[in-house]
This record gives sequence, C-alpha cells and structure tokens, in this order.
Amino acid sequence: MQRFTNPLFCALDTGDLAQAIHLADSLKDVVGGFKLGLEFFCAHGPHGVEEIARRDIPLFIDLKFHDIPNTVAGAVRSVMRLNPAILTVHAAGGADMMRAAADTAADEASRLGIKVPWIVGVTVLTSLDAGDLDVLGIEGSTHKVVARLARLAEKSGLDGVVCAPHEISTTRSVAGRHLKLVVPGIRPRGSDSDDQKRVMTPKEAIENGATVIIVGRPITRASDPVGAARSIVNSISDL
Ligand SMILES: O=c1ccn([C@@H]2O[C@H](COP(=O)(O)O)[C@@H](O)[C@H]2O)c(=O)[nH]1
Repeated sequence: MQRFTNPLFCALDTGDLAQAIHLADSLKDVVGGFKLGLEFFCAHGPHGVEEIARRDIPLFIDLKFHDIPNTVAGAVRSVMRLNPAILTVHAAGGADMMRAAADTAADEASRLGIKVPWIVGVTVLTSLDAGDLDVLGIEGSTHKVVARLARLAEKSGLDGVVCAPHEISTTRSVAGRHLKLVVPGIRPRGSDSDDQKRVMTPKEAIENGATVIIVGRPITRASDPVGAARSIVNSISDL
C-alpha cells in the first residue's frame, strides 16, 4: 500500500513538456508528489509520464476513467506500466466498473512486482456547485451526493475518493477511517478560485481530515512556484 509523508501533490497541468520538467525539477524536494492529468497526458502520453517519473517521486496519474468495466479494466492494465501511486475513475461509472479497476490494478501490480496504487473515485467535481447538480438533474446537496458515491466506492473496493474540502467531514462520517480522501479545490487565502466553486485553504482541508491535497495553479502560475509550495507546506507542517 502506498504511503506519503508529505500530503501536498502539485498538479502539473500543462501541454508544454519543458515547462513541466522545469517545474518538476524545482518542486521535487518540496512537494510529496506530482499529479499528471488529462492536459499533460493528452499532450505527452506515457513518454511524458516517464520523463517526470525519473525524479523518483510518487505520481498521481489522474485520467478519471469513466467507461464500461471491460474498457476501464483495459485502461488500468495499460497505465499500470507507468507505476502510478494513485489512479482515478469516476464513481458515477458504477460498482462493477470500480470493482474491475481495483481488481485489475491489484493483479497487475502483483504481476509487475510493484506497489498497488490507490484507486480513488471522483465523486462531485470541485468545479460544480448545488446549482450545477440541479441543472444536471441530480437530486440532493453536494454533501448527499458525495456521501452516496463515497459509500458506493468503498463498497466496490476502492481505496479512496476525490471530494471537495467541504465534504470531508460528511465523507468521514459515512465511510471507514481507512478511506483515503484526495482533495482538490485548494486555494491559499487571497488566491483566485479560477474555475473551482468549492474551495478551502490547505490548512482547513488538512484540519478537516484530507489525506492528500492537490494544488495546481496557485503553485504553477505563481511568480515563485517553489516559494508558493513552501508556504503551503509550512502552513500544514505542524497540524
Ligand atoms: O473534482 C476535481 C477533480 C480533479 N481536479 C483536478 O485537480 C487539479 C486542481 O488544479 P487547480 O489548478 O489547483 O485548480 C486539476 O488538475 C484538476 O483536474 C479538480 O480540480 N477537481
């Protein structure tokens, strides 16, 4: 099972590989890991992931798989060659799909002789609020929907969920203590929310019980990314 001493993962959301490598080299001794998502993967593919992996730091490969069980199992099997520490699927893909992802990751890890990654289910994206759920025809508050999906993810064998800082307490109250809470929507005080609608500071998220916090733009777009990352680490270091 994966363990991280530093809960801060920096999202390297860029289509520019040289910029991602520069950020990775500057930040590797400050953050606990890097998150490589859709923008990075669509631009640079597995080769780009291998470039970042040379720094020997945990990688969260955030491709948010959402398809039928057989297709998701195949995608997990393929991405396991990159030795991810964390992988994502959409919890809304259903119990069978989540079970297929978890089982395939365990089988592949054993076959390849690597650690089993955390498979975490995305609940309600942090860019959505109650009004957006209403428009989508999803009944209930973000708390209710996140709680429902978190319970399903746990029952389906996932290691954790992705949720906003606001739903950490609700999720903890309905799920086992071991469930990992991977939390984006993190904004240091005074920073722009950008397209995120459910945000909290790093300190609030960790105090509420986040296992891992994900921070992208407040670090990568700062005039001093290393200083921005250090300031986040300092704000949570004695919690
Ligand atoms: O609900 C979700 C799920 C994933 N993300 C990802 O986290 C980072 C956040 O980046 P910021 O620049 O700090 O906003 C980004 O890669 C998203 O794809 C999320 O924000 N919310």
